[in-house]
Amino acid sequence: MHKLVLIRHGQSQWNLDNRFSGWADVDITEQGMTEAREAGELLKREGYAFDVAHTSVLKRAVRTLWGALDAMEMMWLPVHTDWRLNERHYGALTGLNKAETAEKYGDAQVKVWRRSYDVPPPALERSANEAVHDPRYAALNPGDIPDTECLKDTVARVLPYWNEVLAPAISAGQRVLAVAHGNSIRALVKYLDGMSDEAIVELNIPNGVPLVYEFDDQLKVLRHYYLGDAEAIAAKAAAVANQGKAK
Ligand SMILES: O=C(O)[C@@H](CO)OP(=O)(O)O
Repeated sequence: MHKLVLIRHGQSQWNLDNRFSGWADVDITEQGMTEAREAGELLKREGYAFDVAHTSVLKRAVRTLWGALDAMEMMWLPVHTDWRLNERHYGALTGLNKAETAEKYGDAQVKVWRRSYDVPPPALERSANEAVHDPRYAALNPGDIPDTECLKDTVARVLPYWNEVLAPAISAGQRVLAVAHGNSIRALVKYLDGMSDEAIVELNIPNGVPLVYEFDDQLKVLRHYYLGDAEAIAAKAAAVANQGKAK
């Protein structure tokens, strides 16, 4: 039996401020670091160990990984960072307050932008897209740098990372930890669980909670579950869902 542990980064400053983050490189808060460390402590207590870690090129995920690894006494672990694990690009919504956006456009429209499978938020003008000049994306073909992304677009770049990097490592017996983002994790979960385009709309990933996948030798999902208090985790996920509602 093989396992993969996924963690969404701890609370970021823009999670706290209720702003759309996407590819903006926002740091985590003190609470976010506490969540990161608690995730690591929980994994350690439950007897988890890892051979390799993967994360995005955004500091809220990288720092969460550091906090979790520190708590596990595993800061020596090999770490791979890759843009394909980044949060979904939020286009022209990046930086806007989610509740204010819902007041302006309605809760239903904001839910479509946040959670629909194939409706992207309005795109950024290319000239306003800072990622184009960001050295961390220099190796990408400019056409691969998004100006906005729906979840389907996110799946289209997360899935190759699964197929080419994560799945072969897991099949080879490596114990993999991946720290990513609400929507890059939704993209992977949609694929792994074979969720419909309709069902994925209701899935919200809580910050800083280890999500364990168990696979058979063919990497068929046997089961998946969060570690920790189920009620507290459900409350955290519900709070994420409610971030997109007008006050
Ligand atoms: O702002 C974002 O980038 C994401 C995750 O924080 O938000 P949402 O939950 O609205 O998709």
